[in-house]
Amino acid sequence: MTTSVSRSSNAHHGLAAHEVVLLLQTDARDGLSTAESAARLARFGPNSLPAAKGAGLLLRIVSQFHHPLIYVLLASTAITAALGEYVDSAVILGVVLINAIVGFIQESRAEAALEGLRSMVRTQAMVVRDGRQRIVPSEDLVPGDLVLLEAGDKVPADLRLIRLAELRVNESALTGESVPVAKDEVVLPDSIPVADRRNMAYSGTLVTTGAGTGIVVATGIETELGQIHRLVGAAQTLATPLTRKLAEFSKILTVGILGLAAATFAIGLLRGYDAAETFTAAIALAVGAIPEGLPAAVTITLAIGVGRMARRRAVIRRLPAVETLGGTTVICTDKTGTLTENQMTVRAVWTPAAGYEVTGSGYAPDGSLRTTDGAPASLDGDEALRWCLVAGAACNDATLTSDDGRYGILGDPTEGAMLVAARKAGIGADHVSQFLPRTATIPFTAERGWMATLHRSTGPTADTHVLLAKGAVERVLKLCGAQMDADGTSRPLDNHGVLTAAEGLAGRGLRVLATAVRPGSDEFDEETLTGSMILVGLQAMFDPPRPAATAAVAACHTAGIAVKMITGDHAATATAIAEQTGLLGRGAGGDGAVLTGTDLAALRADDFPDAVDRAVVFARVSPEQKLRLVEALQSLGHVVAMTGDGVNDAPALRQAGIGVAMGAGGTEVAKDAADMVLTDDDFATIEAAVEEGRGVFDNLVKFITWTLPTNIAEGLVILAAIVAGAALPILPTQILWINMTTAVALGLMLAFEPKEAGIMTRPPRDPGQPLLTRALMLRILLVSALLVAGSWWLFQWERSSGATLAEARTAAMNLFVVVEAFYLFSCRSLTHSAWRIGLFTNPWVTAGVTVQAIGQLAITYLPGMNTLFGTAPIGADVWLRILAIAAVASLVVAVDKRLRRPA
Ligand SMILES: Nc1ncnc2c1ncn2[C@@H]1O[C@H](COP(=O)(O)OP(=O)(O)OP(=O)(O)O)[C@@H](O)[C@H]1O
Repeated sequence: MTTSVSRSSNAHHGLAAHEVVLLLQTDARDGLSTAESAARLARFGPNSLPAAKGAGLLLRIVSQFHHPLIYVLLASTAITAALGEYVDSAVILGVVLINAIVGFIQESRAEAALEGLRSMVRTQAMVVRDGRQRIVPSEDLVPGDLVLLEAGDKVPADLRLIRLAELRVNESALTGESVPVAKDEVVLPDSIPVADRRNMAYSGTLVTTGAGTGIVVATGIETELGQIHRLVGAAQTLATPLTRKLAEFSKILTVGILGLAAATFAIGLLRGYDAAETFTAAIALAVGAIPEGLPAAVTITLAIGVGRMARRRAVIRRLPAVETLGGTTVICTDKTGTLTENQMTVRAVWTPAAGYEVTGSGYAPDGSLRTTDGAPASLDGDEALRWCLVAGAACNDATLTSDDGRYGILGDPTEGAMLVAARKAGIGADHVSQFLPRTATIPFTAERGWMATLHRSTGPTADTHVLLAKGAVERVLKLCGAQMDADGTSRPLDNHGVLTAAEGLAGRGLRVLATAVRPGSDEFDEETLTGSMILVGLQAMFDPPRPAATAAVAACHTAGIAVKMITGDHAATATAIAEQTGLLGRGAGGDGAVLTGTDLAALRADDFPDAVDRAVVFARVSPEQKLRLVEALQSLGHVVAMTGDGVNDAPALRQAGIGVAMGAGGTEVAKDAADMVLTDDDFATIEAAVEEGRGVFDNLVKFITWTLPTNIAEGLVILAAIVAGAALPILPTQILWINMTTAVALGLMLAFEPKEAGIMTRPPRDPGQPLLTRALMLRILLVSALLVAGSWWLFQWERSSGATLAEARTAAMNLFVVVEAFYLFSCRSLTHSAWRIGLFTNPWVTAGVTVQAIGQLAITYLPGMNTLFGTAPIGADVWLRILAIAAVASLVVAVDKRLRRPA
């Protein structure tokens, strides 16, 4: 039956909607059947893009050779071969090849890790199949599926739109144009074909407002996005500000070192040395001084950090975020769902006549309404109470679900809570749909602050209309001109009385919503509502703080990170929750100020940043103000992490150093704009990610501090030999051996270093601070000097005690490696001694040192290796001297560390 259905078409926009329905053999109301969708899935394959193959295998291998250092090495291979030094030439070429292979494998693994992470943030789509709405993974969509879109969704496939309401789509993913495109009103079945594709919604674009329904016309690689993907190969960049800075640094370094090598060559020639030998020395200098392992080590350290964060439920979407996270100075967080569970339960109801308490917890409708003196509440005794509960239940899009007696909700928890409260008083959803069928809706938006619905009231005598509204208290009060008494009559609104009652409830940490009704009229537009409604009551709901949030907030404070709450909720509710979670009160930073959106709007531009910096709670804040808050904090030099879940939060998320979106509760638009997605929506996860970020940054600094002394010392030893006119203490091939093997077997192990104990008790890194502090720079120079002096002295000692050139060089080469291995243990902590953190607490380091030791024995004692690398076996006494020098060097480093340790 599906023979005429194809997976792709770029002509559907030119067809009328009913033609598309026919062509794709689907149903514009009931969608496909489950069996048919399964058959099509088997036939067309999943709706996903093939994993990025990047630039193609060959090109990626070739690109490993595209590096100034490799050019130098390749040139050396050619020249040494021309000079007849075939063994040296082969070794250098071998090293180049091994380096390329290692680089290629590492890069592929890092890319695969990032690719894998992306699948953790899966997108879902709302489809109609068998006439029923259901949520399916976007990969399962097939041509012909009927997909429902709403604001915040990412369009999951190419859709021919058949029904829509004010749908606007941001197509910047496809066109680069960031202004949302309005989609035409196209109604089944008599739509007019539209030539300019405004009746299409394309995969990967984002719905910013409105809603719509469309039929899938293309999936996977056949979508417009897929076509682009096919063209450009969707390369995921592994570059971050740090790797870019390092790449630039190593380019400048390479040029500088080449200059120095040329000068060395010139000095040698002027002094009349053998040209071939001098050339070899110049190459040794170049090869030794360039830190070739650095870029790969940085990428790998970052990739390992990404993996660690994912295990703690923070998925990094952009690699630079790993780096930035460690430097976070301010976290701006939502309240609902992040600091709290987003598990709402109505605890109290207030009407103009009386106050009520609601018993029971969670979404189970077990519980009842009681008056303040404990008597059961009677709906007949208070008409306002009845209407308050009816408005809560009917002006509502959530549904209560029950699975084996376990209750849950589908939809917004705030609305779920109101459904449950009504049920506890005997007002069920079926009751509402039977007696008050809904005819129109003005949906809730954060800007509007309320929601209204129009209902037909099917009374015993005649049908009338009832308008119901619910929302933020101040906003609903604006709609009201009167309030309802217990007997159902209305009297003038007591604005002050209602606000005082709301304050009282909010002060208990409850989220308060007002409810209002207007009987008898079917006029339903936003303007005419104002002042025409009757306030019937308030419902106040409790949302328990997350158990881990309080500890996480305290940990942030100890780590010198300010935590600010930004919420759309009432100031009193926000303040109470801030107190319960430790944002406000003892140990908290700032002066504890609470600012509302209105306060922010009234601030002078000059005062804005400082006021924002001092305040801790921002209540009734609009999404636009979130953006201003981020900008203000950044103008003071802060590194800001900001959470958001709505469509309108996207600009703030993009602006923030770290935009954090919610995996479970957030919209696709927010996730798309974010650098990091929390799979559990929990504040504690942000704190964990910051902690990991600090760990990653530390490990990068540790690697750099470890690797640079070797390079500097190798360069200096060669330079000294040429200037002094002495024999080279180490040969270029030996230098290559040291650099390549130690970077992989020793240095990389630092990427696995666990976080240090005090990582969250020190203040955040100053964003302007250079990578290496003065103390670390001095340590690097100190170790370099120790290496130069030690190897020079050892080489001369061996020579003077009768060793051959090869033996003396083997001694010097081994000294470099042994000192590096000892120094590796010191670099495991930048401030504490190796003993203090426990010598063998990182098994990777222990294993790496063992592997390196075997390698050193091989290069020293295996005849084949001796020929290749110009080495020779050495005696036990030489090893003793090597170990003694390494021990002395370690002692000097330990003393330096102790003396410089911050008090
Ligand atoms: N479904 C709804 N219908 C009507 N009004 C609502 C609804 N949900 C929330 N409100 C009202 O709007 C106010 C702001 O809600 P909103 O959902 O924008 O808060 P929020 O910004 O998500 O909270 P937070 O930032 O703490 O997560 C609430 O205090 C409530 O009074």
